[in-house]
This record gives sequence, C-alpha cells and structure tokens, in this order.
Amino acid sequence: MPTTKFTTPEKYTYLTGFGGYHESEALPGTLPEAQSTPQKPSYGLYTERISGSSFVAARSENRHTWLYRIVPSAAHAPFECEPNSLQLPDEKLLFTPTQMRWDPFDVNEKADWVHSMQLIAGAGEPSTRSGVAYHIFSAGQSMEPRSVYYSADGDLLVILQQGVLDIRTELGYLLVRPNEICVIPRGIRYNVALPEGPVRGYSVELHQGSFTLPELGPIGSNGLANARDFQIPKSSFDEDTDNEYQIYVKFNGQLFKALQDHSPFDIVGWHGAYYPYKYDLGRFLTFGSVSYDHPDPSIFTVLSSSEKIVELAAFTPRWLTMEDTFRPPYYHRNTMSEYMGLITGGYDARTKGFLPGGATLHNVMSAHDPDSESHHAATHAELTPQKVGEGSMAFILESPLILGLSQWALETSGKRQLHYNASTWLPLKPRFSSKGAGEMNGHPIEK
Ligand SMILES: O=C(O)Cc1cc(O)ccc1O
Ligand SMILES: [Fe+2]
Repeated sequence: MPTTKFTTPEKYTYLTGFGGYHESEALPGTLPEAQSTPQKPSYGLYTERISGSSFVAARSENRHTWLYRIVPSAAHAPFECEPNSLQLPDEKLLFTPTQMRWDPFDVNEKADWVHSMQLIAGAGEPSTRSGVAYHIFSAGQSMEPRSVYYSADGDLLVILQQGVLDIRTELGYLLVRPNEICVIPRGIRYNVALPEGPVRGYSVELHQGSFTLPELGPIGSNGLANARDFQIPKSSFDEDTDNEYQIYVKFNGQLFKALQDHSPFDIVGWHGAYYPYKYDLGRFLTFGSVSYDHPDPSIFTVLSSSEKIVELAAFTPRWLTMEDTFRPPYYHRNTMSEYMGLITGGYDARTKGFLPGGATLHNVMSAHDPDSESHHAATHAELTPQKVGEGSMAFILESPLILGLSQWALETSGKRQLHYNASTWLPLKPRFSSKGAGEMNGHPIEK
C-alpha cells in the first residue's frame, strides 16, 4: 500500500476545558453516533478503548477514551528490555533531612526525551501504585520521528523551563512553550520533537491517582487555574502501514522497546475524558493578602492530585500590599516535602544560588526559608505596594511523602551545592534583647 501522510491544517488548535468529556475527529463521520462500539466502525477503523481509571471509579474520577484507529495498538512484536536505559534508576534512594539545592542542570546534548530523564527524588514505587518520582529532563535531540514513548508507571506532569516541546500524542499535537506545563496521562503514546533546540525542565510522575484542579472554597467559582484555560489536542492521524515504528515503554521503572509496522499515530477520531492537556502558567489568576500577613502558598495551587500525593503551586508575578508585614515566606518546617524549581527570574525568599533550571528540596520537617540577605532586606523594606516576581516564575511541588534522593541528584550530576545550609542560614545571628520589645541587639527595631 502506498504511504500517504495526512496532517490536519489545524495542527495546533485545541479543545478547551479541564476534566470534561471531549470528542474530536480528523475525518467527518468517524465517530459513531449515539454508541461507542458499532459492529462496523466508519472507514473500516478498529475500535479501541484506553482506561485511565478502574471501570467502577466514581463518576468524578472515571477517565476513559474511545479510539477509532487504523490498526489496533496490540499489533506489535514482543517487548524487549532496553538494558542501558538512563531512565532506570534501579538503586536505593538516600533519605536525608539535609536541605538540598542544585545549580542549573546541564543539557544532555546527545539525549532525546526518552533517554534524558534523570531521577532526582522519589518515594514509593510504580508496581504497587504508591508515591511519586521527580525527574529532570534536559534533551538536545528530537526523538526519532518513527518512535513513540509511553509510561505505564503514572501520569506525567511536565514543567518546561527552556525550549519548546512539539509533542505529537496519539490524540493529536501539543506545542508546549516556556511557562507552560502539560500532563501526559499513563499509557498515552507520544513523540517529542525539539523545534527550537535543547530543552530542559522538571517532571513529576504520579504513580497513584491523577491530577485534578483544587477546590476553590470561599474563593468562589473562578480563580487560580481556570478550567477553560486547559488545552487538549485535536485528532490528527497518519495513514502509514508501510514503515517500522519503535514503541518505548517505561514499565515499573524499566525501559522496554517493541517494533511495529504501522504508525501509532493512526487515530482518526476519539471521544472521552482521558487525554493529555497543557496550561499556560501566565493565565493563572493569583490571589493574595490585601490587608496584612503572609498567606500560605496553597493559595497558588495550580494542580492538585486525587489522593493529595502531590500539589503544584506557582509563584506568579503579583502585587504585594500587606501592611506591617514581613512579606516574603516566613521561616518554617512543614509536614510536607517541598521541591522547588525556577522557570525564569528569581524568587523573593532567596537572593542568590537559586537559579532558573536549578532546584531545591526541603524534605518533611526540614527547616528553611529566607536567606539572611533577603530576611534583612524584607525587614527594612518600605512597605509600599510592590510588584514581585515580574518576569519570574517559580514553582513548588508539595507532597506528604518523605522523598529519597537518587545517586544522580547527590553525586553524578555534580550540581548539588555542598554548602547550601551553611551559606544560607548560618549567617542569621540572634537579635533578641531581654531589655524589651522593639529592640534588636540593644538598637530599636526600625518600623
Ligand atoms: O519558599 C518556600 O519554601 C515555599 C513557601 C512559600 C510561602 O510563601 C510559604 C511557605 C512556603 O513553604
Ligand atoms: Fe517552604
């Protein structure tokens, strides 16, 4: 059969709305009317289903999608183990309460998406569907065009820091640019091309549950990440049953590969609620205190997860107007582990050492926040309305899990700052005076 390529002119247009039931067809008349499994699907297609939740999951958590494709995904050669996979950290993680900070991670010019993922920290494991894995990706190469990857281990949240990801998923295209995040659900196959050169960023794989929008409570019906701003690909297919394709899968932490002689991008139409999506953090509707005191960063939550295993919050540009307030984050210890990254610019509790493409980890109950310089600056700042984070974007992943560190994070990457704690908090000296409130080492505290 001759190979004919079909790409929709609407390659990068999207459906919108978080969590809703969507449908898309690249050829009119693909989707069956009023049913899902007709005896003879249109155009001689095969019907296939991908389930992202158990059949009996509550309606609010039930996620599945019906696919109408040229050849079923099951038609491939056996999977074989890829022995030298970088993505397989078959190692014991190190659990330490020591505060961690990393310089920006290097781009691995030779690696593609699949082979560039490096584990930073994790807890639990995929086989029992427990916990999370935090990775850094830093790829210099597009994936081989006739190859796809999927993870059987969890839903993947991608926080892009540098470059552009042209992600072709089975369900259509997603162009992910800096300041955007995307989620690729477990099992969805995709190829990542790098149209603008090397990419770098952070990812979190959720072994259990799925990503959700946080409840809004007293905020009301809009705000934070609005459901409408989540973008979902539209169906687009290749009609190629002549060439060989590679299917990579991460399965319980191990990379496997199988070959097939037809394009995995052969879905002509789909309907369902299980799909990849992207979101531009620039659209976040930020709330904060307009009177006094520092609100908790939960007010910045972009995505939560169904079993509260991890939550993503973004520190977007915003106005601070609080009166008589120490405005940056307070000193704290937290029952949650806090992993932070910087997409652009700076972060108001840290004057130096926390740079775009770098990261920090303050594990469960490990004390942290403002470094001595930013503490001093904020204590003496004039409290006029102030825009913070202009041109900046930082994020935090909060998790109740104690995170263990990989050998790569601790040693191999060479990016761990060995004197993080000492340089950040040891310069903080006592300023207490029993002679009375309002004095600092015998000097009146400036109001
Ligand atoms: O910088 C951090 O550690 C994140 C953070 C920010 C904040 O405003 C309050 C608490 C907190 O952990
Ligand atoms: Fe914190």
